[in-house]
Amino acid sequence: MLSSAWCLQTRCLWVTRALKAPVFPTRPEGGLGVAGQQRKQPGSCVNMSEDSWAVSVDVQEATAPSASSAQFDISKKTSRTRSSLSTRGDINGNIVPRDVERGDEPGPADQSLLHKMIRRSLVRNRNEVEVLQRDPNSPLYSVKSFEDLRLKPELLSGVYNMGFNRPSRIQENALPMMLAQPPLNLIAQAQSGTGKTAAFSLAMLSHVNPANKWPQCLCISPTYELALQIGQVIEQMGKFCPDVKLAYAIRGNRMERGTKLQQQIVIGTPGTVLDWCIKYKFIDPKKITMFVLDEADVMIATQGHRDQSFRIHRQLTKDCQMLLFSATFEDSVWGFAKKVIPDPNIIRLRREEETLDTIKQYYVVCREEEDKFTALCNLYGGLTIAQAIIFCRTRKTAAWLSVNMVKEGHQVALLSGELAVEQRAAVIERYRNGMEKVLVTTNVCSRGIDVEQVSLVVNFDLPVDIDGNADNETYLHRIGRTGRFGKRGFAVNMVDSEHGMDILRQIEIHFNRSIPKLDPSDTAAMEKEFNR
Ligand SMILES: Nc1ncnc2c1ncn2[C@@H]1O[C@H](COP(=O)(O)OP(=O)(O)OP(=O)(O)O)[C@@H](O)[C@H]1O
Repeated sequence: MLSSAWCLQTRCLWVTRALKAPVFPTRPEGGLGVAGQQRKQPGSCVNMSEDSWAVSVDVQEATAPSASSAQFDISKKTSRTRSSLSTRGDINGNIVPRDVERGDEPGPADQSLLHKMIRRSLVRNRNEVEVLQRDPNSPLYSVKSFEDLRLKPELLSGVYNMGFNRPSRIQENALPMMLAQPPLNLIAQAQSGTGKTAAFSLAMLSHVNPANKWPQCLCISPTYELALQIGQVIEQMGKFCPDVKLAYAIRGNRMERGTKLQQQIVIGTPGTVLDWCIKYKFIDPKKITMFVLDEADVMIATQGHRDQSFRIHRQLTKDCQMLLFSATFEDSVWGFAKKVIPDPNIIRLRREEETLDTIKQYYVVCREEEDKFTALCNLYGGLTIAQAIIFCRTRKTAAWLSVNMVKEGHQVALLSGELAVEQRAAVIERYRNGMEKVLVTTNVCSRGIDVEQVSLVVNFDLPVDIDGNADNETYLHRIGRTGRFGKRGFAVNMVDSEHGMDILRQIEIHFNRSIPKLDPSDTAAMEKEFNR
């Protein structure tokens, strides 16, 4: 597939993202200025549950920051992050910020992007797919091969060229629905990595009529980077479809006024897509026949995006096929999804629960950080550890610990939240390739990293929530980094206070497992314990 010249530009922009200030299209005062738009009076409230939600959106949006100012907020955040950087380099040669005391909770969009960047293959999931059809009498189609979908040969070549032999679990059911005639609306939920992006990319490529030189499929994604990731999948899959073209409606992609887009597929972020549909009229929303809303959970967690999505949706015709995807399905996502997708068919693939079955857990008692460090060295002295991940609460502790471990002769990678997502992906990749044996990190990677050789996870600091209680979910995700792929793993928790002991007890109760004490200075006992 021939992609637009913009593709090349965007790649450049992406690489230099952290260095360049983004370019924002300017917008006149007062938002988008849709005729008849109501203004909300200060203090009045908006009831989004009413049927007139579209009006409510207008009202709410009139008081909310405009799309451009919402984007501008992102730029402010970027520049704040940049201005908080000191010039000191960490052991990876990266810049360490002054704001090192903070814990690291990555934003959902960053987390999602990181997962996409570091993922190597489909996430295995043995759960059954649940299908809820709008018309329970219609037969339930599921396909076992891509041939069953009767795709155009050039598209089938694209799919096989990507190394896909057969549809993933979610694709088996979702693809026949997405390709059905007459079109069906779909809400699909499955954890990250189960093949949703590939599924709707295939649906869009199959849906368009290449002879029609106007946008027919519109896909919105929460961030610029995520939109580019989707674009890459479409470009790869559509490699043998030379007449299908793709445009990116993302910030900085400026077009001449009066331009009418000729590309059949448009991917973009909600603010720019809105501008392109309403303000600049580059896209005729009435001619869009497939609308894809990706990462709905991230979308609604991003300020302004939910309402922008509603506004885009309101421009589309009733016949437009609506598809919505989400990795999670809390009530808020569900409420949003039902408003965007009328009479949906629903497909869900529940996340496979992480298990502690293959992991031996211990705790060691230490008085202070120096003590914890000594205990860690003893662990290393007494055990053969393939690769380890050490979790710290703050960036400062993580940086301090990595420096000290390097002094002890370990090969250490440091991963914390001040790194740009691309840098984080690079650190993880090096570690995964065995170039470093120890990964010291904060919460930035408690979930999603699959490294086969991780035999030890250390909670240098136990995970706590904002109230100081045990954060059981994070504990599970952290120690779930070891004991994967059917191998045995070890988790060691460092307890440095009575409060720490209390947290450990809370974890034991929550998971209904006792965590025995370990004496890291007793090498013989430790070896015996680990080899049991
Ligand atoms: N049928 C398939 N066979 C083999 N690999 C596949 C198949 N479908 C997708 N993949 C691969 O699996 C990985 C995850 O797919 P994809 O990105 O589509 O998942 P996702 O559910 O959209 O994840 P996310 O929510 O993070 O975007 C990708 O590397 C993709 O190339």
